[in-house]
Amino acid sequence: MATWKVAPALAAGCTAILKPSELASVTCLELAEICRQGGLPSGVLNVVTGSGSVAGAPMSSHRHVDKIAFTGSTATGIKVMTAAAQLIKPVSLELGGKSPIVVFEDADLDTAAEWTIFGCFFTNGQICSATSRLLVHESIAAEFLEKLVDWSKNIKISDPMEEGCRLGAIISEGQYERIMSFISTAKSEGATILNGGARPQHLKKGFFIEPTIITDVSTSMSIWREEIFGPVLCVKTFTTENEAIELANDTDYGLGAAVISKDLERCERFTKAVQSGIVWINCSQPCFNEAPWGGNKRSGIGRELGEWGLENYLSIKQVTHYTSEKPLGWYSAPRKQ
Ligand SMILES: NC(=O)c1ccc[n+]([C@@H]2O[C@H](COP(=O)([O-])OP(=O)(O)OC[C@H]3O[C@@H](n4cnc5c(N)ncnc54)[C@H](O)[C@@H]3O)[C@@H](O)[C@H]2O)c1
Ligand SMILES: NCCCC=O
Repeated sequence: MATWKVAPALAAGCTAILKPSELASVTCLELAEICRQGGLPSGVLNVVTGSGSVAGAPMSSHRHVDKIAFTGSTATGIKVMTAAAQLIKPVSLELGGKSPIVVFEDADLDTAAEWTIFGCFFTNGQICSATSRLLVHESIAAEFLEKLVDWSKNIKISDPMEEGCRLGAIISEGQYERIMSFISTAKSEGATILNGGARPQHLKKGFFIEPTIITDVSTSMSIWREEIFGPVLCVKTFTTENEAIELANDTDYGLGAAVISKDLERCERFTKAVQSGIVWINCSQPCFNEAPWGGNKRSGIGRELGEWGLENYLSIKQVTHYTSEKPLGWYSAPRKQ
């Protein structure tokens, strides 16, 4: 995520201060070291580590920081934007999501199952665009959910250094507890834990959570409405295309959306109707440096990557150069003495 900001900022001729997450600072320090070894003059890229309130907040409110490009939760994005607004400082915000995947009745179920599983679990759900809501046509729901459970049970959960690992630990104890509390609230609200929902039995230590699939979900439940940022997929069925679109848009977020169907006209109708900045057709999550990335609604403001990412760091300047010999002639010239 840091390179999405640092590369265009430097290419646009800016100097930059990078404030990494306090939970994942080392890769950003390494990035700065690589830039130094590559000959970037000192002072052009600066890394300031620390907590959000101490190292992050002053950047939003500092007079000499001209622009903020922020990636993080919507709650923090609101704080950043509020502080920046006091100085009319431009912000681009890459915030949270609650992205749907819609599986229509004509889909190949194994292909759809793999993309759904990948969309939700490939980074443990710890990705802004995670496929965290599954909408499946009711005529295939039973068979599809059975397949999803089979695919989920086949995921190797282990130390990521182990060969074949496909699911590691959650980033922190706080986030582990938060995810578990979402799962237990869903249970108490009447949802069914179809798969997972607990620590894997073979892992006694570490913040590991099984790939979790939750059914019997209603649209008022927090598991449906809130970003969990963990390996948790919640499921609803639909009967018509319009209902699928309505449910897909039933969120304050608008980052990604995926549709799985052999009917490409239907996919196109969905693409136009869904209120998200990114749409995947017959896949979920592929991301290209050339293609614009960003969300609508509470998922953020602006786009990163490609030429759109560069524009975040450019300011258009209008220059008028008067080249005629003729005077302006709007006022009568005073008489010469
Ligand atoms: N839209 C995207 O492209 C995208 C990409 C990755 C992650 N995300 C979102 O990021 C969130 C997960 O990341 P997180 O847990 O690190 O988010 P977070 O909001 O907790 O923290 C993000 C960063 O903000 C800093 N911060 C905290 N308070 C601050 C303040 N008052 N002023 C300035 N900075 C402050 C933190 O130190 C951290 O570096 C999820 O919501 C996820 O969806 C979005
Ligand atoms: N693959 C890009 C994901 C960016 C957000 O977390």
